Amino acid sequence: MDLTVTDLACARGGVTVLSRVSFRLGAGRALILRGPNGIGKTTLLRTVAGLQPPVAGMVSMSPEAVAYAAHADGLKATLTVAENLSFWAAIYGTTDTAAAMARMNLAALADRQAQNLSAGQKRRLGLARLLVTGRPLWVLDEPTVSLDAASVALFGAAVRDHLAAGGAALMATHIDLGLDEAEVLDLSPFRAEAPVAQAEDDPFAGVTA
Ligand SMILES: Nc1ncnc2c1ncn2[C@@H]1O[C@H](COP(=O)(O)OP(=O)(O)OP(=O)(O)O)[C@@H](O)[C@H]1O
Repeated sequence: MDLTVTDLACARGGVTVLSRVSFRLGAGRALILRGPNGIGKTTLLRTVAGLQPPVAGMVSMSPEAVAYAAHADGLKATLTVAENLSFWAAIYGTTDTAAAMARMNLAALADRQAQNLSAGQKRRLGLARLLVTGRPLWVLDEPTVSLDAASVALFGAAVRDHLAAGGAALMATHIDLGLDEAEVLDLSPFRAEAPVAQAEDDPFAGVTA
């Protein structure tokens, strides 16, 4: 497990928001992205996860090695908690859904349909999905939204176990997960320059006196 990001530029809605981002993330390590709202944390995470191509630069790991948890939990509303986990486990070719359920304190809710879970319970189920992926790099976008303090601690412990098992985590979070292994990368210096007007938008482009 070794993620190397080199001179990465990434865009949202056709506008480059970050450029020349480089970092390395090895086994057992976590990296927390920081920066003001709108700087491009989600955009960078999506690019590392392979959900959108980079504008420039390189991401060393294949998307096949990444488990991505976005703002949306991606639950199947009419499937139960246990069925949701079995569904994902089948997709990722793993089997241990019981351990994932226990880890995120979902065992008592195993037979409840996802649509009938509270917001925090849905979040716990969305995060339990990470545990059945068997993938080494967790890419997490504000994973603690809707979680109470006890659930934040539960998830922090799950991330620590993942790191201890040789995994790694790249995340945007404003909440302290209590990870001693975590480093912080402030994205502010990597804000892309304001986009240059395209020639077709400029009536005087190419006009010389
Ligand atoms: N679909 C879109 N089309 C155009 N611009 C977008 C789109 N989605 C996001 N943006 C813009 O891209 C920029 C980066 O957004 P992004 O969501 O990556 O920031 P962020 O750092 O994760 O923000 P936050 O901390 O608020 O979650 C923002 O200025 C945002 O307004």
